[in-house]
Amino acid sequence: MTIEELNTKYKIAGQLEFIAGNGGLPMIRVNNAKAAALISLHAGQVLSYQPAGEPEDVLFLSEKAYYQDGKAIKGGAPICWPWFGADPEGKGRPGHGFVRNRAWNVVATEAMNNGDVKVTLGLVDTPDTRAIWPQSFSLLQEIVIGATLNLSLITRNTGKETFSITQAFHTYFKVGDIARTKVLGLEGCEYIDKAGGGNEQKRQSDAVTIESEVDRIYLDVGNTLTIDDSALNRRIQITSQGSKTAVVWNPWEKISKEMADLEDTDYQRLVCVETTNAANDVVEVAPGSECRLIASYRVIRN
Ligand SMILES: O=P(O)(O)OC[C@H]1O[C@@H](O)[C@H](O)[C@@H](O)[C@@H]1O
Repeated sequence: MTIEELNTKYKIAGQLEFIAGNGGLPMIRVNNAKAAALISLHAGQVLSYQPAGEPEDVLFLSEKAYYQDGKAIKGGAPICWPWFGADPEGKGRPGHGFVRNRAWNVVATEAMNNGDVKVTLGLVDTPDTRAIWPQSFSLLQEIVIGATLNLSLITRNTGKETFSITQAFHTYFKVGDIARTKVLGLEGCEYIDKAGGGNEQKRQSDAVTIESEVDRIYLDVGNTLTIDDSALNRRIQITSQGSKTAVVWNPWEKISKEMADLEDTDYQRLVCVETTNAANDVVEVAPGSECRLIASYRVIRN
């Protein structure tokens, strides 16, 4: 559909409109009394979210991000699905699955009674997806924009056999200064330390601080994590459902320099705290059934 057709069908006057965004990609701009947000239909990805009255975006979005069919957008809240990380079957298929680099469909937009705006995006299997992953599915993402950002990823198995998935909201949060940032709520958890290509299991004794590359899958996590950002005088509270693992990732200096879609110093301004089903947290979806992964983000002023 063209931008004009999308606006004719789904625009909400004074609150939500479709625009041609970076790279000419269709995007949804939400701006109402509660919050502003930007959502790309390519990758089905929230790129920006700023509650009303907040001076800064909650999300980090790279100035050097790609906006191209077939490529992922570096920043915001990418969706990793139907696998998190490397191809689980080692067949050389793309890392983090295949839905973060293709166009999603608009299913519905809605102005809710409480003043929030809800956007539902979707994807179903096609010959192209079945050539990568031979399953029949319907994937929906419900994005509710208000004083809190709520993301729900709903996987339905529309085929005849059970399939297994891992998945993530691979969300990039903006921080004022990584040296003054802590991630709270993981104290006492075991984690798989993937930094530098490792795979060792360790235990988190204290709050997570970041002073070098961090790439960890935390196991058996609770449902509330907090990013404490003393440079921006705020905390971001992350609540989740349907997830027993969480990933904390910061590329640090060397990897930032190696990634063409990050500025060399971007590691100082971002932290990924990802709501996941990763590692041993594999979800089985039986024919005709569905699973939900939910993450909510809220800013608390210090
Ligand atoms: O650059 P990408 O493909 O978005 O991945 C970024 C990072 O994503 C994290 O989730 C992974 O744990 C890291 O290993 C990975 O490097």
